[in-house]
Amino acid sequence: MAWKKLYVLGAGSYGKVYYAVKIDSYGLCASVAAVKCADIRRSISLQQEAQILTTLKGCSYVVQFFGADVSIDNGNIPTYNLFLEYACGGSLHDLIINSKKRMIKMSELEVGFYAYQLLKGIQHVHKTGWIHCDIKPANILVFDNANECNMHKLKLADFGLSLKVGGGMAYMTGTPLSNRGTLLYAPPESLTHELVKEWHILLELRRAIGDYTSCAPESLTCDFHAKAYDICSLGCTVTEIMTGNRVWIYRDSGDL
Ligand SMILES: Nc1ncnc2c1ncn2[C@@H]1O[C@H](COP(=O)(O)OP(=O)(O)OP(=O)(O)O)[C@@H](O)[C@H]1O
Repeated sequence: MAWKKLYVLGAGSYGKVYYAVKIDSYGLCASVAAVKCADIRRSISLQQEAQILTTLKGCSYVVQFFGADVSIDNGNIPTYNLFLEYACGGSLHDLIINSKKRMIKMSELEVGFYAYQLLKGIQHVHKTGWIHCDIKPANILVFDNANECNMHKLKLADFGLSLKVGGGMAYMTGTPLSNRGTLLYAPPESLTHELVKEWHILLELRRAIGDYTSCAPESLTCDFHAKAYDICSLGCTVTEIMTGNRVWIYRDSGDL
């Protein structure tokens, strides 16, 4: 049974995302998926994402990965396809925008339920040895199993910018504006590296009270910073769920 791409769900910097179905020998739809597609020559980031998703399998707070293949699409173009479970509720960004349009404020219970699911997902990603590096509402998928309180199931998605824990974050080099993810959800220190000094003090304190005494301070600093990166983005995301507004407002460099 082959996958059949039916229509475009959206687009990313690498290519397009399609809604796809698998039709069985009786002509019935056997499964559905979202397929991220890229010209094979520009598919490195998708191939890396596939490798990361393979290691993250089995967590119900991370989008499930069905596999990858190469097909010949539109006039003989070799295309890399990455198959994911389909999120019929779209992204958390859509959910926030729709709630705002209908002037529905999410209850504390709802916000807490969403924050819990995101934390469980992040915990799994960190335990598996990765830092997501681009947590934001547009990269969180919404599933349709709204419960009796009208709350949805959320899953982390889009691991195209993820890094290995301890691999060292770009901003640890001390270069301003060297962060990886979306600026509006990035920790301020990834832009200015000013706060790095204060994190060092915190780490020194933890070392002094006996934590991590056998680790080299540098390795500890990298690890601590890297995981903190996702937690800061989570804070911005949860605040946006609560208020309907982004924590930071974008102004182009001319205004700054
Ligand atoms: N598993 C999925 N189920 C349903 N829709 C999806 C799924 N994955 C992605 N989409 C939709 O496809 C669109 C593009 O998704 P994707 O995450 O690849 O792009 P992006 O994050 O906007 O781009 P980039 O990765 O280049 O920053 C989004 O609007 C998203 O809602």
